[in-house]
Amino acid sequence: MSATAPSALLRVSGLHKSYSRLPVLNDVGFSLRAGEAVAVVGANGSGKTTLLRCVAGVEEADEGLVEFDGVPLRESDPAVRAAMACLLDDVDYFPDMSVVDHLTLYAWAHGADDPDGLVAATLRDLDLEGAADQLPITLSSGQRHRLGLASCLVRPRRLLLLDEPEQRLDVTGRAWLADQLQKEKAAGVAVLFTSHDRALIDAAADRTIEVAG
Ligand SMILES: Nc1ncnc2c1ncn2[C@@H]1O[C@H](COP(=O)(O)OP(=O)(O)OP(=O)(O)O)[C@@H](O)[C@H]1O
Repeated sequence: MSATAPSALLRVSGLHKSYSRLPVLNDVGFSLRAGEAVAVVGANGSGKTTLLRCVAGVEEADEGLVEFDGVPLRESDPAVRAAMACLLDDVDYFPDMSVVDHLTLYAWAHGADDPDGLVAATLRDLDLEGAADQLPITLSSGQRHRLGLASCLVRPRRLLLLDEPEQRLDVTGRAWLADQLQKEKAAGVAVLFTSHDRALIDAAADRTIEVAG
């Protein structure tokens, strides 16, 4: 490796995970640099979400190491919380807070520059302006998914973990997503995403990792 090659922001090695006796992850290892996007691919039930959850630290691997910035990643570490934006499959929203209030809260809590401007732009980008004052329960499934994506985009981030970000998006939304992932990379964000969408993978991923279950 040359002396100027950027080092990995995220390094995963020897990851194993089983549920009861069912092996799901078997010695998974890879690294991810700033400005790079890697897609995790595989059949339904092959372990993509499990891998993302282990990387995010919300699920404990049986064996292996996940390092962020050269140190073992702990989900509760404030430095990790400040840097890692995740969209996993278990998003919970406050039932009494509107879309715009959620996004404003995330933006302020994570110390975004110009939170109000950023929230307004994100609502526009994700075509959520018309739903800004709605409560989460009143959103369509696609709008709720857009709110999850928006929550990742109104905060500073160095690592973006997205579980099937294309799900429930219409054609325009999928095109926007491919473009957004390119922008994330250009801004130096490392992106790890699972996907079943070949067009999105081809448009955004530098590499793929196949999990086989
Ligand atoms: N909490 C759990 N307890 C027991 N088994 C689980 C649990 N979570 C996942 N599994 C099992 O682990 C395997 C991998 O699941 P996972 O959700 O990671 O797959 P996936 O590749 O993301 O699938 P999909 O493409 O359908 O989203 C499946 O067989 C699933 O049934």
